[in-house]
Amino acid sequence: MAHIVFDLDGTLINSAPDIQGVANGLLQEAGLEPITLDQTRSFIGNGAAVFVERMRKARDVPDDRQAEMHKAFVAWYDAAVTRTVIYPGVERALDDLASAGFALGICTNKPIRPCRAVLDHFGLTGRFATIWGGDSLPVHKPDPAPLHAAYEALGGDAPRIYVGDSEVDAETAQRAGVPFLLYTEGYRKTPVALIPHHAAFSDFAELPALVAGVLLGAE
Ligand SMILES: O=C(O)COP(=O)(O)O
Ligand SMILES: [Mg+2]
Repeated sequence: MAHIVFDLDGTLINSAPDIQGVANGLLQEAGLEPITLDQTRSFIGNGAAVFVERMRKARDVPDDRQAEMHKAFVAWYDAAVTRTVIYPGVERALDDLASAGFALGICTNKPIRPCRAVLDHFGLTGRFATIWGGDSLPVHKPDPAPLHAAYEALGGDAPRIYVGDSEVDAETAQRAGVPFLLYTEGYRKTPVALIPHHAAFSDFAELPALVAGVLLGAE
């Protein structure tokens, strides 16, 4: 049976409204204008430090505020679960894959504490045998190390699949040498055709068949 690892933000959950809330709380404290939801979506994907950097640049906040703003951002981030939603069909797809015997994991650039907080909030934690956040290792995606670590934690010598929504995820999968399934409704900035992927999907109901397709191709 294969090991399937998922990205989190923009793949299983639409967390941008909560992340926007954290960002705008910080900006408000600093007396600055808020950022839009579109800006928020475009800043997600490379981890919290890069998010804060992009947010600062959008509001001309000098570089010497990075450490302090990053710290405050991460401190507020744990509680940012109230406006987040699970994408339609995710739970059903996870159930189907689990009952078909697949081992499931998470590899996200979201820091591990808010990652676990939001999975707990939705009662999803138990569905994943291993969970890797953006600060679980000294490096994060697109470095393939956390993705490799996730598969190793799932154990055994099984086919591997990564499911994500972004350019960063595609690069991570490519560097890890694993087939990539692209969820098209998340936070990508590039047309689907320009993101390397094995297959793309816009509805989680399609996922079990796509997984089966990857495995047939791998035989
Ligand atoms: O950039 C982040 O913080 C999280 O993004 P990811 O879950 O899509 O990796
Ligand atoms: Mg993502």
